[in-house]
Amino acid sequence: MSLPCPTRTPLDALVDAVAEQGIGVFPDFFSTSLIAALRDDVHALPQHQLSPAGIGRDLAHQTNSRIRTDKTCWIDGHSRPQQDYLALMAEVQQQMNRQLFMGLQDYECHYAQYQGGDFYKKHLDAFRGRSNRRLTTVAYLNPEWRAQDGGELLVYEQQGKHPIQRVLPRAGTLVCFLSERFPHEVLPARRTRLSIAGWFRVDGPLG
Ligand SMILES: O=C(O)CCC(=O)C(=O)O
Ligand SMILES: [Fe+2]
Repeated sequence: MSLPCPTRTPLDALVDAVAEQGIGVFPDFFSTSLIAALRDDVHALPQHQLSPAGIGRDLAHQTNSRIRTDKTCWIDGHSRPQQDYLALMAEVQQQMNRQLFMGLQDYECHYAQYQGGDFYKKHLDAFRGRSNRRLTTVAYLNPEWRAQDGGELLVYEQQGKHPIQRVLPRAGTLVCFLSERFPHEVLPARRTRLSIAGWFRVDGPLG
């Protein structure tokens, strides 16, 4: 029997979930104040900076509104909330590397805005041997999200028909999973749905 260890932090719980299941879902990973600041940060963006999201690798980057209809804006750390978010992800990266030897070298992330009706069909974030993305993070910024608002993230096993996780995009929740392992989709949202999707990468000839 293993007893809970009082010195394990929320970050350690995240590392354990990735080590044991390949995926972790943490409803209160982020503080209310950071989430509120990030939400204000998105709202302060000029609308033209949110552009139709693309699919595929960088060189074959294209938009395909049959697959996804959200709008995105890359996070570059130009504001305090972005810096705070990136600092937290740097800690995640450090712990994944220390405890699981994942060799993560880099993190890229963007805001994503789904308007009512927007969706992202079932996909993998990375195909084995064809991408440098190793670990996906999704952080949600939506207070008071109800089941009837839709926009659930459904996560599947490789050949699975039934989701192993259904996640409402509620403020403060972090989802983290191995990018090559879990197909997932975003069901149509019925109101504006804000998130930050991010990927830890390894260096190499691909990507
Ligand atoms: O927003 C989500 O729940 C997931 C988004 C996603 O799958 C992606 O951007 O690759
Ligand atoms: Fe994805």
